[in-house]
Amino acid sequence: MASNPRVFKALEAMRALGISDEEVKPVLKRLLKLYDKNWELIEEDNYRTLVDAYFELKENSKHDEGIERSTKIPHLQEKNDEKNTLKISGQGIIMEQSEPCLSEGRSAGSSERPRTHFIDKGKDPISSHVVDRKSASERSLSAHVWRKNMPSSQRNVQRENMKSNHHNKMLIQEPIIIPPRVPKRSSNDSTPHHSVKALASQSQHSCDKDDNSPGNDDTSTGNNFDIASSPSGEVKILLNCDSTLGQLNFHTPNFDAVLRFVEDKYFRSYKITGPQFSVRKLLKDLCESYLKLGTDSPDRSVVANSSNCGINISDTMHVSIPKKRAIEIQNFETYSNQKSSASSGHTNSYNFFPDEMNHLHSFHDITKGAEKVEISLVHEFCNESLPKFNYIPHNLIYQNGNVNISLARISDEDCCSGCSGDCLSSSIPCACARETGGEFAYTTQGRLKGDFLSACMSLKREPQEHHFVYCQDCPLERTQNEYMPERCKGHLVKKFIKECWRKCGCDMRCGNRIVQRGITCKLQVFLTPEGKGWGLRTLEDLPKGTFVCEYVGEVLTNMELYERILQSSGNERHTYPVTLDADWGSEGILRDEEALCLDATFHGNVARFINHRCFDANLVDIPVEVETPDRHYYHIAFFTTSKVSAFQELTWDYGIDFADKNHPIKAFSCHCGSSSCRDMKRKRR
Ligand SMILES: C[S@@+](CC[C@H](N)C(=O)[O-])C[C@H]1O[C@@H](n2cnc3c(N)ncnc32)[C@H](O)[C@@H]1O
Repeated sequence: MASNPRVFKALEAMRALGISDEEVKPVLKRLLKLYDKNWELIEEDNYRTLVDAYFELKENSKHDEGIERSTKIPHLQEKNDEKNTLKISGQGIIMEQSEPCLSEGRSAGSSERPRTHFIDKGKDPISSHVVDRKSASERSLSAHVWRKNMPSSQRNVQRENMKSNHHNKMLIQEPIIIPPRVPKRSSNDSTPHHSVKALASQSQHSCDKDDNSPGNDDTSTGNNFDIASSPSGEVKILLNCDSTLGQLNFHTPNFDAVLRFVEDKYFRSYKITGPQFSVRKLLKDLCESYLKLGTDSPDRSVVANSSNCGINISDTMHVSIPKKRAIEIQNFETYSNQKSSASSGHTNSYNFFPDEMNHLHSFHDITKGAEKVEISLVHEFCNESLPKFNYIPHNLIYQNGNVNISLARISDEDCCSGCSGDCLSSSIPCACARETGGEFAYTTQGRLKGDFLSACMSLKREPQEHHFVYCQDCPLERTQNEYMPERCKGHLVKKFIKECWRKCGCDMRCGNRIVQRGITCKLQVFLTPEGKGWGLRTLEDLPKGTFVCEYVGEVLTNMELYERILQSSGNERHTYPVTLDADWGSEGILRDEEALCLDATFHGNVARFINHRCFDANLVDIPVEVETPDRHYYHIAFFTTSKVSAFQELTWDYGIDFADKNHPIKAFSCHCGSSSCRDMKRKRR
């Protein structure tokens, strides 16, 4: 086969992914047969179809034991009687494969790319779906990473839960289940679809199968959709995939993959979607509109006239959203919840079958389990390679940085040893609050107080000359020119928060310990459409003053950073150092080992993805003293400056002078989009 240069190239591409020629050849052979030697389809997108087919074959050979085999021709196979239920609930989106029930058959789907089904002389069928816009190599790589990151114990817990909950079919409140595959039943099996029944019995009103409804524009496949709500406030969208063509080799697709597939299709075919278009958002909007019209609309007839449309006992997708939590639909939240639920032993957990995750190549926890919450990464727009860095949840000293953390250094004024319980509940501010400026910076809800936040923001946004201090011998200038350093350009004196710590008498739940407890918000790393590289966004609404995360990296001396910069190629697209200079001016001459910075280039946390925004950023960086009163070293914590809505990008003002070539963060061409963007060069362009 390899005498053909196209074959050779295909094998070479697959070898680059670590897949041997022997494994690839049979897949390629079958693809060629199926596509009638149409190489373009196979070569497209860096052999995406081939890679998909390869992984599907692998998966199916694991999965499909017990599923009856077929020798029928592709696309005209026996009716499939597996039921597949997609649910969106307030806590995420999952796919449920229900127990076997009567099937009307299944559509072959209408993708632009042929959906590939192999039947090879009684061998298990495999199918190939085009599911997202990433290159094959990226998806393979990230799938690998995801599997590696998922502890085997967790996988086992999931499998166990799946088995034990196999017959549980109630929507929303029940544990969400992805049961193991079951052998098919015959098409005349009339076992009803339990979840459909449950919904039908609760249904207060639902809309008729209207030919004008979005789900009904393809009458040839009999697709339709219903919305129903219950008096308890659930809203459920049912997408009835009432197909005419069954597929024996149908396997439950991953819901995220389905969403991406649709997005991709719309994007490529119709170009009607903006880069932010998401089916998930569309479904969310639909539910919210339904709720709004149901509760606000003066036109009650809209509701009153609709009747229960009689739900198909067929392949049904359920998109169900509890009323109160409809706005919380979030990418990949399911997996995030699952970890905490599994570890806490809660039964109401979302269980992903790990093998169902094959298509979620961009889905994994970048923290490697280091944070209390999992943080996923998605790339939706192009083939940007995954960021290479080592996730650390706390700062680590690289080498020479003098961070003197010792109990002896913490004097009685620097801690509240006489306190107990929660310092915020005391009528007199404790010693730690006095260090913050006489008052606690936090409210009892764990947010930053309005006054404190305003003061920090105005200092950052409109600093006056008297807010700057000037070093006698500035470490920044010294590194540039040891013998004839230039005059210090000034360092902004910032307001510090002092948190209680180990020598304090209060307990860990004290309200004056926010930053040290770590990240609790639901966050996601994503590829920004504006060309800023990766960015960070919230997956939930964040009230003003919420602690998001701290900037974590290696603690370097200013000199070490300078040496790193000299040694680097200079071609790095992104840079990640932040100077810890909030207290530099208070000492005449700062020793090199005390002039510190944080560099998150090689080791860092999620904050390394937060992009810059001139002036109106939604995060503000605030220095926080925790372990040592010595303010050469402190934490940089990010708090929201206003209410931030779910899916909004999180940004902070790096404070860079775009004209200053010596700033540790190399001035980039700013794409912040702010009307007050300080990058004059870009503005002029
Ligand atoms: C701390 S990193 C932020 C994460 C980075 N976008 C990434 O992909 O890893 C800082 C780098 O992000 C890019 N960046 C941040 N904000 C930007 C903006 N407003 N416009 C353009 N590039 C930006 C610059 O390359 C900068 O050096």
